[in-house]
Amino acid sequence: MMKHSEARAATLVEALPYLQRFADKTIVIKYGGNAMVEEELKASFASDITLLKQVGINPVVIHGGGPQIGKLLAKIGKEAKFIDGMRVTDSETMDIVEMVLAGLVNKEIVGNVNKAGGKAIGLSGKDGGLICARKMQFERNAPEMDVPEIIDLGHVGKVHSINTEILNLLDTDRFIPVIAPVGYHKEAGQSYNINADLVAGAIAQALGAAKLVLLTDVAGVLDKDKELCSKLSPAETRALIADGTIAGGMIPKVTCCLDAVAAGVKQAHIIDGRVPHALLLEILTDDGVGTVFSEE
Ligand SMILES: Nc1ncnc2c1ncn2[C@@H]1O[C@H](COP(=O)(O)OP(=O)(O)O)[C@@H](O)[C@H]1O
Ligand SMILES: CC(=O)N[C@@H](CCC(=O)OP(=O)(O)O)C(=O)O
Repeated sequence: MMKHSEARAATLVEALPYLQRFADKTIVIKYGGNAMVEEELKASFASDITLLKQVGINPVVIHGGGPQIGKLLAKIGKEAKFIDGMRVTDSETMDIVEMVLAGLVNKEIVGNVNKAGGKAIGLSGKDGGLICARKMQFERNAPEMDVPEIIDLGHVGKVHSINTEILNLLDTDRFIPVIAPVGYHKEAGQSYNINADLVAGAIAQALGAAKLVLLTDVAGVLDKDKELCSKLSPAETRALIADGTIAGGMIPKVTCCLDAVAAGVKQAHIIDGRVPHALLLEILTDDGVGTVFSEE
């Protein structure tokens, strides 16, 4: 039997090929609002990010905050409404979204990473012109309908372009960007609420990231029998969406993984953010957790 000390050393040695593979590479990490609940998990996420940066990998964090927005909306007596995982966002809701995402949630994560010894910088899509957004024309393909239904979601945006200048600058000085998914249309002077998964996918593509990891509150993509799909091709994924197995907030997640892989991001994963140090297990060990998306 392997001694405890030998097993610990083996874990470190196991990390070596991964450290070599990802040295100087960018890994884009989406930290879902549902995965940021327990204090212990928040601290474990912050130390994972700090460790990755320390060993020469370049983590870029995009966070959500759906449940946290929901709490503030409930406090002011406003009902939250979602269509296929997208929040219907009127002007008042947009103000709350920006307050919660670019304020409370962003600064909490920045604080946690800095406490762990990292150098985090909080940004919204407005800072440094990072996320240029346009209003989303949302089409819903309900199974019972022949033609897609066009739905007005209010101030919900899509990514028009990503300006990576600020991210490259921060990396030069070993800062860790922590990004809130609020986009801006400069000419129209309008902020947009963008689903954080879609922002993560767009940033991964713009940076030519080696990996995209989405942390959420389930084991990964589950099939009809609630079993984990450890690997999915584009065709398998589309079939699961079409038959309703993949629904709600899981739709933008799988869509952005498929888009990222098609655009050249080598690996895209959806993993369980409720597992302590899920990120390190995924990136630096043989124990891949969750669902990985293949090109074909
Ligand atoms: N096939 C599926 N497999 C796993 N989760 C699914 C599936 N279809 C829908 N979901 C839902 O998607 C949720 C994750 O999306 P969401 O709540 O938006 O998370 P996050 O806050 O991490 O972005 C899961 O908690 C689950 O309820
Ligand atoms: C358009 C849209 O739905 N935006 C999301 C943005 C936050 C988010 O994506 O948060 P999670 O990752 O925690 O779900 C929202 O308003 O909830």
